[in-house]
Amino acid sequence: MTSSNVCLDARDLLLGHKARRGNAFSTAVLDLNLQIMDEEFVVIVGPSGCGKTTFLEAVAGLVPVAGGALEVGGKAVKGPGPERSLVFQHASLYPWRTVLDNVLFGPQVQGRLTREVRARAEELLEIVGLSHVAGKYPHELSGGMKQRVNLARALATDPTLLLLDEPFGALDAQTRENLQDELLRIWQADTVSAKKTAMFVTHDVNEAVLLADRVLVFSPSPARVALEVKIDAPRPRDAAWRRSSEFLAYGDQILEALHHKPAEKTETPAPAPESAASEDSARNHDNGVNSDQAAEHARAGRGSAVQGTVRLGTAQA
Ligand SMILES: Nc1ncnc2c1ncn2[C@@H]1O[C@H](COP(=O)(O)OP(=O)(O)OP(=O)(O)O)[C@@H](O)[C@H]1O
Repeated sequence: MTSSNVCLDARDLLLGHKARRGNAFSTAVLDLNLQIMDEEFVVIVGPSGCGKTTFLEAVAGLVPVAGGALEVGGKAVKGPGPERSLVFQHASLYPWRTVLDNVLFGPQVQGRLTREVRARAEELLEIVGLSHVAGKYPHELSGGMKQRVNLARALATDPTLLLLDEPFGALDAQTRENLQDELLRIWQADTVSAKKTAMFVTHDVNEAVLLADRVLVFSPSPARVALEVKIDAPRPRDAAWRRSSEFLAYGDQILEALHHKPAEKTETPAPAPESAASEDSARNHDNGVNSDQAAEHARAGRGSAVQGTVRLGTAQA
């Protein structure tokens, strides 16, 4: 059951990337209109390059709003903030920090390293099944374990909105399924904080149907909502449901909507950012919990307009 407050509101949203030189602006998201309610689990699917990550990064405050409006909790997004946490496909943990210290990094840079925060970090490690490796270093962990730490770290700052960009895309099927279950457990009954709103990007239609209250199918670039599918199934969604004809029918509906031809990309002069985070403010932002995530994001190979780095390819499911 979701509450009726709007968590995220995008109205006629325009997002894109400025060329490193010159004034060219390449549109990634155009006239996007969508709302996400508090405590809702929304999954976004769409063709490669349609603008899903750009949208998530804008919500995280890492890509400036070039037009329209983008609000979280009724406030315009102007940069990273502690109420939003972003989890990337590749966990990029600090190799010189232990697992527990990685989880504590966000609160530490925020200057909130209290006894309660430490207790919460330890509890989060327990929730993701990693208490026994709290003192180990990232190189001693498997890929799935690293991504669990990543998830715990994103939750350590107690965000209200959890942004997940193909977080399980690089994992094997079994680990992926385990983490899907864990994520749902955390989202449904997080014992250490209130229920969260989640926005999850994936290329895996089955994953989308399994996790979502609502699946948004984005059109080819520039992204808009081409189809919205409400997944009307009770939780927890057990193995039997995953094999049901209803589950398969949802998947077919989404796949059908995905079979669109890509539209041509537009290149226009850069519009003046409206209420958006300026590049400098986002780059220099050091109060928000997730400024460290921005740096890690760049390290992990995913550049944003804010970071001004070149984007590397991402593995597709
Ligand atoms: N830092 C950047 N600079 C310039 N253009 C970029 C940058 N990042 C992304 N783009 C472009 O913006 C468009 C949308 O990319 P985005 O990564 O948001 O798509 P996506 O839907 O997440 O793709 P995928 O599913 O392949 O991860 C693409 O045309 C991409 O080439």
